[in-house]
Amino acid sequence: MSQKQTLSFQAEVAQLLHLVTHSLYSNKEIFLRELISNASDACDKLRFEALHHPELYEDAPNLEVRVSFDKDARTLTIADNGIGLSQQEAIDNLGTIAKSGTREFMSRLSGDQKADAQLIGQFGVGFYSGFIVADRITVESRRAGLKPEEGVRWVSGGAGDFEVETITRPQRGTSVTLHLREDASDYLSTWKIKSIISKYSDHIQLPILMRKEEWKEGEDGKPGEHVLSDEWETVNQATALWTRAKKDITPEQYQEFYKSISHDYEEPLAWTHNRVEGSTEYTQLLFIPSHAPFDLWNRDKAAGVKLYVKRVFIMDDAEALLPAYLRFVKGVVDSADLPLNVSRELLQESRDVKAIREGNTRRVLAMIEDLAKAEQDAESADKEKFAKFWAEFGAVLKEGLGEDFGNRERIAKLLRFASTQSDTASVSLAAYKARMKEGQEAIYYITGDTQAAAAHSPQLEIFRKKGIEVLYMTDRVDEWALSFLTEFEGTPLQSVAKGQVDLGKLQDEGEKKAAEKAAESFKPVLAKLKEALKDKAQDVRVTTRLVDSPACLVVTEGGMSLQLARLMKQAGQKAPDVKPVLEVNASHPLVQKLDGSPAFNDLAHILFDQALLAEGGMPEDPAEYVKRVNALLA
Ligand SMILES: Nc1ncnc2c1ncn2[C@@H]1O[C@H](COP(=O)(O)OP(=O)(O)OP(=O)(O)O)[C@@H](O)[C@H]1O
Repeated sequence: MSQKQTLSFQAEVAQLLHLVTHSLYSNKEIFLRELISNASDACDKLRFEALHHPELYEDAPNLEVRVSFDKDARTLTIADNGIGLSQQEAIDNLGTIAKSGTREFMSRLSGDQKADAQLIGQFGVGFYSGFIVADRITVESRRAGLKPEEGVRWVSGGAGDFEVETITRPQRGTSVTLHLREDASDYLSTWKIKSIISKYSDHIQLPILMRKEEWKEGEDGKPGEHVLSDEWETVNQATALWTRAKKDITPEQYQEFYKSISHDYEEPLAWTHNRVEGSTEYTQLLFIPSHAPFDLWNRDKAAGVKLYVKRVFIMDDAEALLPAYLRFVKGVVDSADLPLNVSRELLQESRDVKAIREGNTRRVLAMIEDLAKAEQDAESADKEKFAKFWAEFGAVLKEGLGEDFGNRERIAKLLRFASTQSDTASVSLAAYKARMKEGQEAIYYITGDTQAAAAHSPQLEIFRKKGIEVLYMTDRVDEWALSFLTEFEGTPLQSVAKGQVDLGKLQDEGEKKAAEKAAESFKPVLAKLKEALKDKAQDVRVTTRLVDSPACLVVTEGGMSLQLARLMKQAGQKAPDVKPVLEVNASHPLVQKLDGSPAFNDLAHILFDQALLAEGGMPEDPAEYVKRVNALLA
């Protein structure tokens, strides 16, 4: 195809572009970081493909990025000699957004420019950020390995469509030319561009070149001025940041490096940078972001660690380098031992990779532990960070209880929950233990869909009355994760909605005796209740756990909770039919009314269905339930 073709952007791109041009005004200059980072990625890709196809280097083996401008034409050009784009790749990559979570991201946009600008910052707009400063962008490219006649020109004004045509382009790689808007004249200055590059792109491994400026004396009485010469000079440090000594790197440089590899606009919460020596040698530079990505819950999502081997980029998203429960971590691992042609499959089996993965896991957990320590230190500047971390990533970290047995104890120490004594998720298991009542033998918890639902559970009544703290487990993953944590430092964890309540030493003799007596005299009613509810309840028994409520539902020890069964059904999974146990409060007036009541059967069913409602469930036949209540009210 040699003719010009006009194509439409994918709907999401058009929407994004509208936003970019309308909301991202406060931090215009980031466009340069994004475009240089794309250029650097393109060079990394070429270097990688050339491992097997050295001919792709053609006659230009030195990979580099050149930034230049033309004051008269008002253009700024970022050119690389990386992998380049074929025509089809230009259409696909510069016309659509392939990122996972795009649709969800779009649906979160509110129309409020400020809020949206922040969201869009988290999403990362990459190439499209060029439209912050340009009203037209021309991309010319040729993919390495294609003929010069197979180049492509892509042009767009950033509205609904773009044009593509075939061109002849002798040199491989991509040049992105920004036709600057009226208000973006600042970027037609060597000084300005240099200062942005040193701020954002100093750590890029590749040389970034600009034309040297020279002072030219004025002639005929005219003032002198800076003019561009034909000589190019490297304007960044051009050494990969992670290869430099820690002491030579400023916090700002780490932060900028993070932003450029993650495309995040916010600062990271923490980072760790180490050169590991010994039987497996590697450098790790890992970051914890300050907010969760949109697709955090997708366990198959791309991992955030890039793998390099002896400074050659090998692959993005090397999931073998960290366990899935740490999938929020971003960074770089540079191995000295792996072969350059390592594949994803090989990574899974490599012993070196296993050692790196364990080393990374240890370091990330240590970073989180440091944040937790800082939280206890009133003086620390990082005091607020752990709570932030926990709110964003706590639920994912919990997956580690089931996934990483070796580190289970370390993870358990990092857990935080809300409880009957704390509205915020700030209670650690150690803090809970430290304030356990004398004679208390277990760490009590209750699961629920929401904190409010858990807090209102009738099962909590006796614990409230006795002032015993109960932890709320309201994350979806809790029930599953907690099944791997049966005890914490010698104290068992016990659900208050499973099995019989046994408060052990916390219950006094008088209470025990009274309960036994009530159970005895209640026996005939219990038998009738069991019979009336035999299709719904596995058993009916008298309980001491209730104070104000007439009844509640529990499951047997080791059984699946009603909440988990409901969650599984909602998720379309097969869940066993859990038949709960109905526990009744023999001293409640409603329960006492049962004996001899002509409406015994209705009351029995109402008791059961109400207990189900109270713990977040739904009567099997809601209409029938309403009918029964109405009959009694009439
Ligand atoms: N200089 C370039 N050379 C070759 N391909 C490029 C270049 N710039 C962009 N691309 C292609 O266009 C795609 C889209 O770029 P864009 O910056 O929008 O997103 P991304 O880099 O994939 O995502 P993110 O910026 O969030 O990492 C890239 O994935 C790449 O395939």
